[in-house]
Amino acid sequence: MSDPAKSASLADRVTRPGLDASSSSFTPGAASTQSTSWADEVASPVAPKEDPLVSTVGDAQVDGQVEPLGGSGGSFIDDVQYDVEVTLTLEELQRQEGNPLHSVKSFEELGLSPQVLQGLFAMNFKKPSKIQEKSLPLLLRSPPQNMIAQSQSGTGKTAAFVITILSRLDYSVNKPQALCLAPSRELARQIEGVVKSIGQFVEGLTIQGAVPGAVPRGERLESKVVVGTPGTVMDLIKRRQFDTSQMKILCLDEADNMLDQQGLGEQCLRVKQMIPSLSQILLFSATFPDDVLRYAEQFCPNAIQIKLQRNDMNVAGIKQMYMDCPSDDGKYDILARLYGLMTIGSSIIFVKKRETADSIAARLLSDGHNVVAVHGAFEGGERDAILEKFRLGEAKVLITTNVLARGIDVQSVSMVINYDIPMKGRSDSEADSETYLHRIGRTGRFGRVGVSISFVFDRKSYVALQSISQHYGIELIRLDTDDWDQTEKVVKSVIKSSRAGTNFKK
Ligand SMILES: Nc1ncnc2c1ncn2[C@@H]1O[C@H](COP(=O)(O)OP(=O)(O)OP(=O)(O)O)[C@@H](O)[C@H]1O
Repeated sequence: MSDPAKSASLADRVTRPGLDASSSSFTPGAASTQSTSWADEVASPVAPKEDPLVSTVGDAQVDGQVEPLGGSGGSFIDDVQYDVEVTLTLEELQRQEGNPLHSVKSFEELGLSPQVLQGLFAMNFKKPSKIQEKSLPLLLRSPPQNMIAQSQSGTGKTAAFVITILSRLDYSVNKPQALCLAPSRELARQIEGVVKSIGQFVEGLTIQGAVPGAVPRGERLESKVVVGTPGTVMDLIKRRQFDTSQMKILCLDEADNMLDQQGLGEQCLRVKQMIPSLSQILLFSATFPDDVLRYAEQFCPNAIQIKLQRNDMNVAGIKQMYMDCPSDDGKYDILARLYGLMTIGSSIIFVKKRETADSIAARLLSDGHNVVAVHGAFEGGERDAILEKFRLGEAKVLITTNVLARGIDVQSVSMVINYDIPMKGRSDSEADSETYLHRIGRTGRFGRVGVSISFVFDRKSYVALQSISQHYGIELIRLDTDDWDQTEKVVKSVIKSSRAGTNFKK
């Protein structure tokens, strides 16, 4: 147990006479003379929600104080002890009702072609996840219907839309019939890979990527499936390199992000307008904030909707923690200490600015860590090569910006660090809850366990994290920067379990 005198949390530090929740004048480290914390003033106690998955990564025994953070269920927990016993297999997880991976049906019962089934089994997919089981019968129905589908990160949305695409192609027609759009080149490339894997036994399947630099000028796209980023696809259609006359199906992955961003949203709309023959539009994401959903409903009219409640968006296999750092600059020392302390497997560090990514990468490298950085300033081919190095485990730490916050699937990632809390709005005035969920979702994929650690250092970052935890009803565990023994124990216990069993055997 940590020494309470040494480990005054930021919640305590912001509780000083004269400082209310709306005050902007916070001085880190200033002495506190008031015993109730700012958190106490705004909160009413909320019992942690029971979740069957939580117990799969060990029972968090709270023998200290719980700091409740408001009425919607989010809370910070101090002084946690972990007894990790990981026993559940994927099979067992999939049997648990209420689990996002639960299904009662088999892939065979979903009416898929023998070639697609063969592809799924070759990938070692034994049973569908909930989103796959729920969406596929509706997606494959005749006549085709539009769909807006939401499911937690890492639950297999990609396979759901890829199977639909493969099931709808006319293999005698050698022209593009399906287009899948993603917000980053890396995600588009990854989806292209999933189409190739699931479709590996499908005769006549052709697929092409349409990301910057992939299609030489003048070359026509002949492949049946095209996966790309909106700007490049728009240019290819305009330049008549992309014949859309036989197109049937358009899918937007990370749809809320695509439709929300000004530039991307317009490009997606233009692309859709340039393809008049569409019979099915699919929008998939782990998040659909209400305002974007309204726009999505216009983009994808009369769609069947599969939606999650806010409190169900959280992935229970991800243990979410935070560290209270002494200052913005002081975050680096905490980071270096974390990495010095333990071998973590693969991990991703998210920062706000490209410069921060570069400078942290340089410092960690010079401290002897095996890291790479990637962000929008890198040229396309270089980005592909760096991510590949990380996927292969040749680099263990990836430092990046929000450009890779969504969709990227690297199963060995056992830890995500929010070096900067994600914020939105021009002046960073509001916490970006959706981006938080996508970032931490780079770990804990398809029933695996992982850790996320968010760094806070001042009132603004603390309040932002607090609002995220309330938004989704998340319990955040505080790691004490003055008690590294305990911190090491807690983080290691979860990470060890993610390595030992990846909590299931495939
Ligand atoms: N039925 C299945 N059985 C076993 N593994 C699966 C199954 N479906 C998908 N997976 C695996 O689960 C992982 C996550 O899948 P995917 O990337 O599609 O998640 P997602 O829901 O799109 O997540 P995100 O919201 O982060 O984009 C992938 O490694 C994929 O191969």
